Amino acid sequence: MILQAMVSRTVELVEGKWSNGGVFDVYGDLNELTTLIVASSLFGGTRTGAEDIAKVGPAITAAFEYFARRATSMFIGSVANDDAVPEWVPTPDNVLYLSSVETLDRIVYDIIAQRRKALSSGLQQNTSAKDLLTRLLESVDLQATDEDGSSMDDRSLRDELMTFLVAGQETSAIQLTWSLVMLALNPRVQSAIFTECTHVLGSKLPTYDDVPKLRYLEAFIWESMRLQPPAYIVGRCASEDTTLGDFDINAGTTVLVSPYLLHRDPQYWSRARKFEPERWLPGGDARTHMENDSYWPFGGGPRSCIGMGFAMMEVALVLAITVSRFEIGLPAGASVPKPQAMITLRPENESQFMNISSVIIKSPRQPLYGMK
Ligand code: HEM
Repeated sequence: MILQAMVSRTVELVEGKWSNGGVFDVYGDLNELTTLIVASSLFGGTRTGAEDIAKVGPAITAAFEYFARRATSMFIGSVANDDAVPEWVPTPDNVLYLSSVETLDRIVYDIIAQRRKALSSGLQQNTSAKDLLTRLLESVDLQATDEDGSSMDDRSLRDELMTFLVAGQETSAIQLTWSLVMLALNPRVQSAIFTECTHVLGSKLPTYDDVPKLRYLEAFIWESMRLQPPAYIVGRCASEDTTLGDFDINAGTTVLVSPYLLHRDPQYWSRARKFEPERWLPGGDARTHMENDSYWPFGGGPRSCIGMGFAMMEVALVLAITVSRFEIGLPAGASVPKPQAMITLRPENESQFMNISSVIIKSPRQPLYGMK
């Protein structure tokens, strides 16, 4: 069900809005796409209105921007700082943030209510089509209880779903956007991926079994994530007093690790600033970095990204379909897109002069899949 959602939603975008080529705000479009995909796997069995889904991406973006502003503002202080202006004070920022959370809450609570009703009236999803919400509800009904013996309430369900929604939507959209930028900046690489996709897929849509055969595409994704990791900072809180190199760290201190800096450090990486997907191919030296912790796009240790497999599959499928269909370039006169460090590392805001989210999807290469 998840793979089917990834493919069919991508085809809708590629053969719909993008079909005739042009300049697009790809960051916006990919945000919508990844929202649809992650929503399908979380609660795809519920009839979620298109209007509601369209509100999810912007609400998440607004909430992330809010946290980034709070975390970086000298005046307000850090989110964890006791001096921070409390959320209930009706500053414009707080009002926008609270209304975004309210939007997300309304959508998620509605879906939980609908699903509880459907399950209690005997409507079941077949096993292969079960989304995460059904699995959570069924595990609750069958055996799962909290340590104190109580079953999972709507608030806990909402928290689980919201974590996946927020963690899985924007990161993937950003990764896809940077991938398109990297393709635009590296025509030789783009052409190699196109050739590989043509060879492996012919004119059919990619399946689960095709993805491992797209070796160069995978190498390209790892390399894009090396130079532009969507999660450019990962935090850890010291549970006890410890030392780190020359530093004493007290219990309760938050330590920030930056995959962005780590991935560009010449101490660990040869030709650190060069974009070279080939380093990830057999014979290249990059894969050792996954073992020695100098490559952290999905974090590390027991709290590393639980959605890594999902994300790698999603990014590979979306790119395979897109590259098979279009040639990607920057709009005429556009300068090289710059990263904007918010909670995630996304392309600069589209309201700024250079809309770096726009990538020309030009000269459709071939109508695929019998859709056009
Ligand atoms: C390219 C896309 C993605 C990137 C770059 C990414 C990156 C990350 C990173 C760096 C972390 C923190 C890990 C740590 O602290 O060590 C994380 C956590 C998490 N991610 Fe992802 N992620 C992506 C996609 C997804 C997707 C698609 C999902 C779900 C469908 C997801 C679900 C989660 C969850 C639930 C956590 C929290 C895990 C925990 O705290 O135990 N992520 N992700």
